[in-house]
Amino acid sequence: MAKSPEVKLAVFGRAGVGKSALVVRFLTRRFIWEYDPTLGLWSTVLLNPRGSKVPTLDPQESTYRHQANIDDEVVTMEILDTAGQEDVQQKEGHVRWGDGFVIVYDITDRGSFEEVAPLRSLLEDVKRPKNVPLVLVGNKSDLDHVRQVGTEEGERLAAEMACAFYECSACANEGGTVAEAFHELCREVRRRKAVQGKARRRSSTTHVKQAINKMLTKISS
Ligand SMILES: Nc1nc2c(ncn2[C@@H]2O[C@H](COP(=O)(O)OP(=O)(O)OP(=O)(O)O)[C@@H](O)[C@H]2O)c(=O)[nH]1
Repeated sequence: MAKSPEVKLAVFGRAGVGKSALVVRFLTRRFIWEYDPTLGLWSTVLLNPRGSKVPTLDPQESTYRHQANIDDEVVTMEILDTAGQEDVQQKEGHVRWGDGFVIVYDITDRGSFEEVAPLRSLLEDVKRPKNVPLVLVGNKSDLDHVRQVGTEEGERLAAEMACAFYECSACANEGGTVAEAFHELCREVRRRKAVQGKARRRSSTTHVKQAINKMLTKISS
């Protein structure tokens, strides 16, 4: 099986939307509180051999290293679970760090949905080239009775942002949707890297051709 380079994924969204719960669900297949909360997130991940924690400087944020088999390829991911209340400078640093982004909102919190578009703008402002790989996740779908954001609204916003959309629950995780969202983001990052690699190769071939043409013109004149 081919081994691929590391993919860096950052999870963004308003405080309380369930970013940590989604990351823990993805890494451990368990809900964040299915373990002794006094032991904390660290222990959940450390107790599980599929996810290991890389310490970060800010105690509010966490980075995890994880390997998964995606489309018959071993992909190593570094996942940054950002703190929901970062300032702009911290956010920009995380945007520069990441290759791909999960933007999360809570379907029971319209305010969190309204924060998605500004987050997307930040990605587009900071990242070069634009068209940043990202997925949109509407979390807490188990709380349908207190829903404030319709599924079609999420779908529409994702279409505007040209990205995949998942409505899911870190709590229930029906159909493995949480893992599917992370895996799709990895695929998207790899697709974009492949396209950029080709474009770079094409442009260097063009430069070589131009140099040869210049030389030939000089020689023949
Ligand atoms: N019902 C339900 N509750 C959830 C779900 N995901 C997270 N929660 C709860 O929502 C609260 C916030 O979850 P966190 O994972 O800490 O949210 P966060 O986005 O990481 O929050 P910050 O670290 O403050 O930015 C916790 O009480 C979770 O138990 C979900 O899918 N369904």
